[in-house]
Amino acid sequence: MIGRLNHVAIAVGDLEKACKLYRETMGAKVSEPLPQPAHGVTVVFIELPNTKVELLHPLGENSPIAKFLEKSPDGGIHHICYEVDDILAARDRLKAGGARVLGDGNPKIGAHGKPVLFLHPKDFNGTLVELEQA
Ligand SMILES: CC[C@@H](C(=O)O)C(=O)SCCNC(=O)CCNC(=O)[C@H](O)C(C)(C)COP(=O)(O)OP(=O)(O)OC[C@H]1O[C@@H](n2cnc3c(N)ncnc32)[C@H](O)[C@@H]1OP(=O)(O)O
Ligand SMILES: [Co+2]
Repeated sequence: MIGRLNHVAIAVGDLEKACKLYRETMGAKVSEPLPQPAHGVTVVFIELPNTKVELLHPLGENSPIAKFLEKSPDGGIHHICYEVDDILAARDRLKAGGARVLGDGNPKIGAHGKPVLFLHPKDFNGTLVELEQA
């Protein structure tokens, strides 16, 4: 069921500084910041040859990454995203296996224009998992 690694997301407190680090020091291709109000984050994409890194910065008052950054002000790996061929079938299979799907359980359109869902980190070895429809 689980497919390609779509991205690894890193929450950052200082987006400009993190972009500069990846663009100038690491020599990566770094996008412009893209506000995602439906997700409470601003996202920057870093294109790698085999996958992507997403830099996340809180947007608005109820950002889902606010508490994470309070606990880790220097930032840190926030989630990993796997592609699945059929997100509703994947959701139902994971739920049947006891995993908790976050939010209202229905996919939202993510930063890449495709449906996404999140799974509780306590059910995946302490790692927040995002699923994206391939
Ligand atoms: C840009 C759009 C999209 C894309 O297309 O790529 C995105 O990536 S959007 C990214 C941001 N959106 C989300 O993260 C949505 C899903 N997240 C949530 O619903 C919540 O953040 C959460 C995972 C339920 C956490 O809620 P929160 O209120 O922040 O914290 P809690 O206190 O309830 O946490 C409970 C427990 O879990 C631990 N935790 C929290 N976040 C993480 C994490 N990212 N990785 C690992 N563990 C995490 C937290 O430390 C608590 O543990 P204990 O202290 O042991 O209880
Ligand atoms: Co993501």
